[in-house]
Amino acid sequence: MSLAAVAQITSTSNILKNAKICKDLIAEAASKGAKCVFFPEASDYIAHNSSEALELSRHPDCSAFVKQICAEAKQHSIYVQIGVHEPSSFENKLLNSSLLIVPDKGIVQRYNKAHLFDVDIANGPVLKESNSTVPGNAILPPFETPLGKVGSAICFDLRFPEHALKLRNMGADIITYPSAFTQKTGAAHWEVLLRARALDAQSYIFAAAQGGSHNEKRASYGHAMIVDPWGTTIAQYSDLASPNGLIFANIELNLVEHVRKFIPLLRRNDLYPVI
Ligand SMILES: O=C(O)CNC(=O)[C@H](CS)NC(=O)CCC(=O)C(=O)O
Repeated sequence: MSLAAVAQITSTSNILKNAKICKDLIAEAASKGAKCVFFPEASDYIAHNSSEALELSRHPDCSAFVKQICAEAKQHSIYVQIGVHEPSSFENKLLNSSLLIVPDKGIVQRYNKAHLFDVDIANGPVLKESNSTVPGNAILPPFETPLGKVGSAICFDLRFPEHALKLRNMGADIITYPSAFTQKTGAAHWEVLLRARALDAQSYIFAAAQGGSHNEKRASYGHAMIVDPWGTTIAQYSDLASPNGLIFANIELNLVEHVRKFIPLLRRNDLYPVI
């Protein structure tokens, strides 16, 4: 049994302030005995517009933000997963990435968001992530951590059960959805999607979240969550808490094994494709 910490933060376009918030939470997670701490999508910054987002992006190998996070992870001997923007090989386009940082090794995995959020909702948000971002082209093998094998997805990937099933089939015990959900879609869909993915994949789900107001034009739903493989929400960030903080849960890999044994989900691949 090991302790996991999942963060909720309110990133702005001030990278240094965002780094300070994350570093303080890394220190707090470690001091409370967590083995790994998980941060949301776009922890490095949430920009006012896509040109500012492009301007602020740095390759992880030369990002002051990432350097500080790696140093803090090392100092406190704690694994860190964190969402950042990185430049892509396409002109004027970013990658939306989730980095896995191991205390003594630095960045060991960089997952790039595969499904981009292009929506136009009546009386709701209009967001075209593909204006500024290119999609990633790979689902990466789950990475061994002190909590179990962690499979990476990001935010809007949550709406694609195939992605979660693929990660489970690749060996994931835990699937992570670092997110910045909109308030409208979050209120309607966030918890039910996370619990559904836990049940589909019979895995723990960690959903670190951006919450609150980033700037005058943009706010996120928050409600960072940890769901167990039985579909129970075992931790959820409270709206009443401060803008930046942590939720914790003890992770028991036995539960993953038991749920998969109690309810075997044997596929009918004569009726639909293997994922
Ligand atoms: O813009 C950045 O810098 C970081 N990226 C995001 O916040 C992304 C793209 S706009 N947000 C989502 O995917 C929300 C998904 C969502 O809300 C849903 O599926 O309902």
